[in-house]
Amino acid sequence: MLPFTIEKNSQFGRFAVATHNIEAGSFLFDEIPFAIGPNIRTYCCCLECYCPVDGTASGTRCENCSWPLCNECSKLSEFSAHKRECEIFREAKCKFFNLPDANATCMQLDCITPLRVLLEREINMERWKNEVEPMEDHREKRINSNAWKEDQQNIVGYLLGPCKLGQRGITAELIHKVIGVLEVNAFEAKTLKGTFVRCLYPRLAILSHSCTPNTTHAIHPSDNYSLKVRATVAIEKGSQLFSCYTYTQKGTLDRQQHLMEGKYFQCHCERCLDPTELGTHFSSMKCSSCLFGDVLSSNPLDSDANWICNKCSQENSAESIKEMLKALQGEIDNANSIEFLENSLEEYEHLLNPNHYIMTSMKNSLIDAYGHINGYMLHEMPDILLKRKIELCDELLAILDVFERGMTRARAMILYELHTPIVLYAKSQFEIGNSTKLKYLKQLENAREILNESREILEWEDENVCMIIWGARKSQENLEKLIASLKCE
Ligand SMILES: C[S@@+](CC[C@H](N)C(=O)[O-])C[C@H]1O[C@@H](n2cnc3c(N)ncnc32)[C@H](O)[C@@H]1O
Repeated sequence: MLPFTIEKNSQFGRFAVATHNIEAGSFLFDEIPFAIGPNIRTYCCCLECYCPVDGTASGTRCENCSWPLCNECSKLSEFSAHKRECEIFREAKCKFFNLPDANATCMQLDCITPLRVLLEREINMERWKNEVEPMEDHREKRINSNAWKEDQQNIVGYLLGPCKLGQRGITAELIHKVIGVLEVNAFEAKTLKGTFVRCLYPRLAILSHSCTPNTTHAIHPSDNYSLKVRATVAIEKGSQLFSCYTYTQKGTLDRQQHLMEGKYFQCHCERCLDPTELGTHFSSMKCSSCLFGDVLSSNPLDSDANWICNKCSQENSAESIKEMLKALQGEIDNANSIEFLENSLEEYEHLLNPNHYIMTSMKNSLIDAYGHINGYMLHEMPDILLKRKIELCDELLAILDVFERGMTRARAMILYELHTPIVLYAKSQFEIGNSTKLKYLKQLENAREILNESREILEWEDENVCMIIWGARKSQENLEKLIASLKCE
């Protein structure tokens, strides 16, 4: 039985409410996708496995219908993902038009995922009626947009014209409904080849959005893209279940823009309404007038609202703030070394709050770099750099504890990055006589706890995609051995 009931109101449309108290980490439900297919405005990809393929005349094609397949998939005796559309294209003699150059966006593939939804509807009418038809498509907001006109020409016109879907009772209105449902509800998934597709999970899509969600989901491409949803924190009976449709590690202005452009609504969650983003100061700038105040938006839901210093009340126009952020972001987009990132962090301290999302993304890049690039591999790092990596992880975790609370993938990744420098630093300090055996053991046990927490969360992922699970398992084995041998000495 599902752990939620579906309710409806004018703010959220349909939404999910917990039927009982739910513990952090509890499994909530699983689901198989109604349809999977290429993203919109994508590169040319294989219609069976989604790896990139050459869209020009020299690329491999399906010998039945001429649409793109990779070398490997073109030799299959039977298709899975590509099977039904292949029949449609072959019967209607709809050929794929080769792209002029290999890097061109392949607009022809925009019709594939809607077509797969329409074909699944024909053989699974009950699921369509119960689960997909009630989904939000924001027709009234999309109908006057340029995207609607492009879709009309590129997808609706193509499916009803050359593909002759009208003969199957499919109408323009139905195709636009499917395009809207996909746009508003589909989730992105990583394939076994490391590329991205969009999947329609009608049950997951009932959950409303929050910028501090209380659930997480893991998609398993090696198990036909099955999905598992879990609670990341304890959820009380009667509370709403939330997923996140955007990136929690973006600032409010960017999140709002992403949600409005992609999902057609303004988020009014506690975090979005609070200019300090729940006390983190994730979007706060430093005041150039008094030099010590934080400059905050006077209305985070209005991207044109002035920004005001919380100490000296100096006002800044939204435009000047946006320009400055764009310039700083542009500088760090070109960051190519640890030295550059460390220097930029120091330089920007006068302009941005240390927790600002630009600062945080630089810290994230440093965590990724320390221990993983030449000259900075963990075994080469002196104690001072091991300590630096520990400090960066701690700072990031403090932010994630607000935005990605509890058992979340983002926390698991940082916890994983944190455990090794703790072990190496403790070992080094013990070996040079700066620490006792008891203290060393305690530090190792702390690292073990951190790693266990990380591994427990990572085990929810598909181990064929999330390779870090293997590293976490191996590390745990090694750490257990080290602790046991130390206890025996
Ligand atoms: C994936 S659907 C969620 C299910 C949808 N409410 C329904 O009835 O089918 C996304 C849409 O739900 C609404 N929605 C989801 N989260 C919301 C939120 N936090 N605030 C306002 N509307 C929200 C928006 O209309 C959004 O485009």
